[in-house]
Amino acid sequence: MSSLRAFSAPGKALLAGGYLVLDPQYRSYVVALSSRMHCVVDKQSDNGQDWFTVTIRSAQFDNDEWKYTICKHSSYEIVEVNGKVNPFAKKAVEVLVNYCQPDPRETEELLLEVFSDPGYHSVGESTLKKNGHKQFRFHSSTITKVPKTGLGSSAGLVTVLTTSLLSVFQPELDVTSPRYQRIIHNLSQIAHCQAQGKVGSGFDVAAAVFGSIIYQRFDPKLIEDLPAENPSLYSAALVDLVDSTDWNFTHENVTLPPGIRVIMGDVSSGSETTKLVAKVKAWYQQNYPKSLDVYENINRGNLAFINGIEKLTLLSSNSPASYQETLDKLDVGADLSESAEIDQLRKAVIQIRGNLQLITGESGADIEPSVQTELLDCCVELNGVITGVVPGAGGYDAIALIITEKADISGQTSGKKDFSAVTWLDLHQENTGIAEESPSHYRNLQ
Ligand SMILES: Nc1ncnc2c1ncn2[C@@H]1O[C@H](COP(=O)(O)OP(=O)(O)OP(=O)(O)O)[C@@H](O)[C@H]1O
Ligand SMILES: C[C@@](O)(CCOP(=O)(O)O)CC(=O)O
Repeated sequence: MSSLRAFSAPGKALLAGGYLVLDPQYRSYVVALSSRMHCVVDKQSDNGQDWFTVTIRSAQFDNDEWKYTICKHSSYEIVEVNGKVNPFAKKAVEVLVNYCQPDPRETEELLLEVFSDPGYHSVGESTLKKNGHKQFRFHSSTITKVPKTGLGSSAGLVTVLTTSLLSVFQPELDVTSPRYQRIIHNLSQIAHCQAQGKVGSGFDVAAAVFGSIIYQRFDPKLIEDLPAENPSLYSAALVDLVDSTDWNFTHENVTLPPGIRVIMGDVSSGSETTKLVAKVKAWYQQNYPKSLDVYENINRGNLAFINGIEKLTLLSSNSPASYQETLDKLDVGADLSESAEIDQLRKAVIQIRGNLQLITGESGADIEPSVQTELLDCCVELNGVITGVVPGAGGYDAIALIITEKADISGQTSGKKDFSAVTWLDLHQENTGIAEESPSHYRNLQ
């Protein structure tokens, strides 16, 4: 017997709040993107044994596959049968199984097929396969060898695997229900945090579940305090943390003002967030309290950025004509120093970038390396561009520009030396977080 369901979750760009968001006191602004991670889950027949298997297949990456056997003695044991490593996949399975506590003798074999939209990875030599509904790029290398663009593939992966597995053990699951969103969020955060070595703020997982948000993190101790080394207590503590604990974090839905969109430019490199975070943390400790001043300066810039976006949205509804005039001026590259909102946004980003450049120089963490500074400085001169940042941890991940709907960035940059390193990704901001999909939309990709 076969029973299919499918889910997808968006990628993200952290437009304001990088590094500071690791501390619960600071607010950040995250946009969810149209590039999404997908999973189709299929239940196959029960094998009649006292264990069951969860197979996670990622055909786009040289037919990658991870096959976990799950058995239960005093606690759950999860083993990858071929010794293949994918910490995010394994933790998603481990956390979910400990939460749902299935009886392995009564659980069917599960197959989870993962698909990731083209934006997550550099195009390279990949082949595009499509059907009438979806299109995905197929690469000839394993997932860890394909350069990523930094859209949060691991957070999307954990979120769709968690949702898909939860739908097997709780078939009534409805991803539009706030209760289920909270459960999916909490489970995915725990799995992602454990797999990532407890480094991240969780903004990427929160965006994968809730969509575009102003995010302030939960107290990291919530996850750190789980009795991971004590299997007999782990499942109960996990259930309590997921179902009955107030995580006390902010995920306030936001949307960009009308007529404004985000575009991202891949520089075919990618960055290792964990290494950057380690360097910035070391710099922060060594330079305290001057580092606190730098953070406070960045935070003022972040808050001015968030407020500037809100003001533009207000202007669009209170004075549509003058708002349209502002967009029109942006499109022709006219002087906008008279526009208080655009001026505020641009100054906020200059303040943020200046301080991130300072940390880059002092910490050795390539947050805004000089090639990215040069690229961004060229980008902000283009018609239709409001401003641009290295999102998130920065480095060589894709850059993000905030532009007008009409701006023709490809046209203005094509064939120009200053932009030769950048490939504009085919994506846009989209507010939707976790969503249910139709399993048939993933069949017959050619
Ligand atoms: N399509 C996929 N199939 C299987 N595993 C995936 C897939 N996409 C991502 N992963 C897992 O996530 C890992 C990449 O996670 P990582 O946190 O380094 O990157 P990211 O989340 O895309 O980027 P960033 O953290 O910069 O936003 C991969 O090595 C793999 O373990
Ligand atoms: C540096 C940090 O604040 C942002 C990381 O962003 P990204 O995953 O590289 O897009 C870390 C985090 O918040 O998880």
